[in-house]
Amino acid sequence: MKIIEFHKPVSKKTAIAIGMFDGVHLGHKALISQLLGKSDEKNLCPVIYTFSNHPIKEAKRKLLTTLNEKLYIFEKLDVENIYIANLEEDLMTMSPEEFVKKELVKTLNCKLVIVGENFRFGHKKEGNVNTLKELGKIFNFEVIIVNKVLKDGVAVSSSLIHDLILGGEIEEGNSLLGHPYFVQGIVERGKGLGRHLGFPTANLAYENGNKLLPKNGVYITIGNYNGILLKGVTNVGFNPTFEDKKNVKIESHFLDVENDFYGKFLRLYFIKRLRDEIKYEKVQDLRNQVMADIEETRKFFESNPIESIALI
Ligand SMILES: Cc1cc2nc3c(=O)[nH]c(=O)nc-3n(C[C@H](O)[C@H](O)[C@H](O)COP(=O)(O)O)c2cc1C
Ligand SMILES: Nc1ncnc2c1ncn2[C@@H]1O[C@H](COP(=O)(O)OP(=O)(O)OP(=O)(O)O)[C@@H](O)[C@H]1O
Repeated sequence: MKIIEFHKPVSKKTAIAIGMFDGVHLGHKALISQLLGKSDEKNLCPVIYTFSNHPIKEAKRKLLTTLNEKLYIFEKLDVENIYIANLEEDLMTMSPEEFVKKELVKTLNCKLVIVGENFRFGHKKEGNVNTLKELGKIFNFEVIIVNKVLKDGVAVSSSLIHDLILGGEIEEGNSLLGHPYFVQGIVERGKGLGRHLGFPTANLAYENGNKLLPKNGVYITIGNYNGILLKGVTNVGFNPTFEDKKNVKIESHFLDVENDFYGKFLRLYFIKRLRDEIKYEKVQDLRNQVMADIEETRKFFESNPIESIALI
């Protein structure tokens, strides 16, 4: 996969899909699949046009994917070229026509643009799919509009998935994403209490303060460490039995592994929510509950073998 630098002109004729692509959900995937299919058919170079940051939405809500996570998903979907525009520059004040002329035509040599029916662009989102079609006639590129992907009659959207994951409805969120929600980062050292209690844990230092974490609680998870899949049970929360921390911690116990993951990169997929996080009076009660969580997780993976669960 190649990252095309912002402003760097492309000489090949391109097909472009544009958007924030937060989460890279089923709607985005439909768009990407059209992008790849049509580029092949028309002998164009497929490019995803996305943004490095999201000043407006960032203020409103947390993001489903960091830029690195998005790039990982694009790579998995076999997208060859990603153009990352910086929204802080004059991009935000460009009119729809300026954006098309400067970015799509002059810089990216575009012959085909693929967007969803709700696509808006340019200063104050003045442009829509009709504006884009009109500009296509002037600047000689084709426009394909992809119908909204619906699930149970509702349009799949990043904000809907955000609310589901924030509410702990991980399975519903995952079904709209088309892959399990994940968090990635480096495993850091905890206090070692878990090991002492009989369940060693890997503490994940996740990538970005603006990343949405699933609602506090205990989840069945799958760890991907260097391509090796690990059966996990994970607590997202403050560990109230021991401390009332301000920062949310992500702590996983992986079944049937002895490895030390400190300092290693780990991607953690959230599969199923088991329960809320509980403040226990006695440490022994916490220990018993975690042992029960581990048993429940073991049973889950007996009926749902890890290899049968589609990840990304
Ligand atoms: C599966 C699992 C469930 C947990 N559930 C709770 C809980 O309900 N309440 C709580 O205070 N801590 C919970 N924890 C967090 C433990 O308190 C924490 O892992 C332990 O204190 C070890 O912390 P350390 O890695 O910093 O040593 C849970 C941890 C795991 C792995
Ligand atoms: N459910 C969907 N079905 C088809 N295309 C979609 C869907 N949701 C978004 N798209 C399209 O995907 C591209 C990227 O969307 P982007 O993430 O920028 O904005 P969006 O429409 O606000 O999506 P969301 O509401 O999910 O955040 C756009 O062209 C958009 O129209």
